[in-house]
Amino acid sequence: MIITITLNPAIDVSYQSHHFQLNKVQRVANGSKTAGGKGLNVSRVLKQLGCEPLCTGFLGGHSGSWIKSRLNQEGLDHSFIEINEETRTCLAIIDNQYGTQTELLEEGPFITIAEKDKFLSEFSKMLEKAKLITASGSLPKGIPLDIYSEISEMANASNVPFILDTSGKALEYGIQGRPFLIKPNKEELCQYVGKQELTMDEMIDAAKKICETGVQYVLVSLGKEGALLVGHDTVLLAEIPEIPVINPVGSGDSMLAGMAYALKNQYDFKTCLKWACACGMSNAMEAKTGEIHLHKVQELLTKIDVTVL
Ligand SMILES: Nc1ncnc2c1ncn2[C@@H]1O[C@H](COP(=O)(O)OP(=O)(O)O)[C@@H](O)[C@H]1O
Ligand SMILES: O=P(O)(O)OC[C@H]1O[C@](O)(COP(=O)(O)O)[C@@H](O)[C@@H]1O
Repeated sequence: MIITITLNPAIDVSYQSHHFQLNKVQRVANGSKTAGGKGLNVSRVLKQLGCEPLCTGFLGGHSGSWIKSRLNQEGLDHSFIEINEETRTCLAIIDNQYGTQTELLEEGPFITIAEKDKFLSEFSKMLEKAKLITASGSLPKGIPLDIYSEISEMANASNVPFILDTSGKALEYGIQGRPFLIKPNKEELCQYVGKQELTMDEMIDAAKKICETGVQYVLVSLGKEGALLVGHDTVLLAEIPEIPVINPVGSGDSMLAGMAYALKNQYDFKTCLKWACACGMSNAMEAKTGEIHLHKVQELLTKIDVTVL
């Protein structure tokens, strides 16, 4: 079973706006509302790929109940720790005319030490059934910065591959627990190395340095430019065709789901990278966050070129 961890879930609200302008009143069609936060997008896409993930993390208040009822409707298995405070809402405004994507991500609720300890204790029980674990997203308040490192060490001790998609300090600390794979996008990798920009060679160097610390693979997602997969003795570049983009929010999560699915099926790394890109692309072609279509993924797989660098 794949376990997906979302420590900071969110109700994701996404609006399509034309000529989005600051400081103006704008009327829009009703937004699409999904059970989100990166890990829940990963879970939804895994389900669309035919997997039965178990979703865990923290949920609270009315938003938490709404998310649970959505997960039930979608047939997603879940086991969340109930918290005192309210689960957050995140907002995305997509303007396909201007080609902009504006996101307002709430920081999320406060998690008490008792709630955190309960999560770790439940997680250690779930670990016994896990074949692969993904953890995605920011940390809610009160959670120690090294929690992903602790989770990774627990997974490593049980020989279960751990995949991490986070940013900033949570990534910096998380890497110390030696996850099997991390998925920064280019901006997150730049932030990690403290640079404004990175060339392709510099990205490969940065990823290799991360691998020297004990991480086995670094998957760098590059939006419409495709992706890089770097390991100790592997550098693969995926080049992708142009596609009609509707809503790219959640493409990173869909990519992670594609990678987890392909790894679980023990595909070779070139094929894994293709599945990861195809799922990210398929999501970008839909209005809903964290939605793919298998027939489109299969068609996209034939159009992605992977080269060994
Ligand atoms: N505009 C786009 N055109 C084509 N593919 C895209 C686009 N945006 C995302 N993707 C696909 O989704 C993957 C992840 O997207 P990316 O934007 O890099 O991640 P994140 O959402 O984490 O920033 C990319 O590697 C690519 O395969
Ligand atoms: O946990 P974070 O880092 O605050 O991010 C949460 C947001 O990220 C998203 O999952 C989108 O992420 P990606 O576009 O990187 O896949 C939103 O759905 C969500 O609201």
